[in-house]
Amino acid sequence: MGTSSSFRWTSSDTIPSNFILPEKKRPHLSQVSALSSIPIIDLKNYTGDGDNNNVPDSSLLEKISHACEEYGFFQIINHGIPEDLCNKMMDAIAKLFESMPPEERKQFFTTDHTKQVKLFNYYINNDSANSQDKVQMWSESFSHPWHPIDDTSHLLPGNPPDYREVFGEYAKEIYELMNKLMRLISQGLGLEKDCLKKRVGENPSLRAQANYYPPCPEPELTLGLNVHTDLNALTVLRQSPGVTGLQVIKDGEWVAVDFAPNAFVINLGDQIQVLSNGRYKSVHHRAVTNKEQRRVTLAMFYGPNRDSVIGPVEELVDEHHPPLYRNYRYSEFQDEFFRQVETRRMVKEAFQFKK
Ligand SMILES: O=C(O)CCC(=O)C(=O)O
Ligand SMILES: [Fe+2]
Repeated sequence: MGTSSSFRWTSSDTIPSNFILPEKKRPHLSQVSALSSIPIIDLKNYTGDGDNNNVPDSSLLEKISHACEEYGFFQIINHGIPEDLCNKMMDAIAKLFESMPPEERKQFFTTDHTKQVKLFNYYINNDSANSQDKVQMWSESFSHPWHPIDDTSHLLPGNPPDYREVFGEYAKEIYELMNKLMRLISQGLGLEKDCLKKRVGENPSLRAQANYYPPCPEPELTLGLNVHTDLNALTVLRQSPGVTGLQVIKDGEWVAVDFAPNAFVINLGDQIQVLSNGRYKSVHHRAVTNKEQRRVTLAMFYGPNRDSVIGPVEELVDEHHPPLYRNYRYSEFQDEFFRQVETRRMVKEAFQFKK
């Protein structure tokens, strides 16, 4: 493999063979349910509940709890983060992928997953018995650490300059939002509002992943991102205005996440599923491509650090709800994740007690 991306956005009306998935891994777009999407939750009357003891509106907690149990996903609106800032962030990401100078591209492009800052492509195994071939996903991703206070801008590319500038501001806002969401999710489980945050631990691991999906002439033959669950605790995803592509599994069927103006898509990662002893779900999802418009997304991940010990919260375990998972150090979980990379990942299952 070369040192820079081999991905050439094609202008032809067919896709190169290295992007073509075996039949059973294709998206089968006509089978995606058009009838439902994920819940949209309005945070308009929620003040954040930071330092006081106000309990949020019970109907808000019910909605959050229902979404977390049934979907593992929801969208939020009226979250207080300025739309203008989010649009600037999405524009900077598009520019980053579209006009990164070749020498910078070379500097960041890697196949080494341990790199802190990396531009990379996803691949999945082809599954054909006699082949080691991998199929490339129709996307490119750029991943790096983030922090609400510490300046991480020196790690980021200098082009476009607004990526560094806007990202710092965006990261602060997202951290506040994540704190609110972690409180709501804890309270939704009937726990103290700080419980989940404490369990995820001090010095959480914070990573950002920008995804770029160019228009694709044959969306039925490929995927933007393969089926996966997020291994962290909580993900806050922003998508470029008006372009859909994210799909989640609900009752065994693929459901498309509708575009909602100025909304964030929130999803629970594997660690919340384990901490909640299986009550809240980390749900399989994927990104599909479309013929007309490029799509840009930014996933902000919040998870434990490698030393945090994760396991079902004791208050959620009783004789009717025996612990489903053993306690583990998050480093074990990450190592298992990387062992399973490029396959359909079953990471948390490796920490599950046998029935
Ligand atoms: O781009 C999307 O819609 C999904 C991104 C995602 O699932 C991820 O980065 O983990
Ligand atoms: Fe994801």
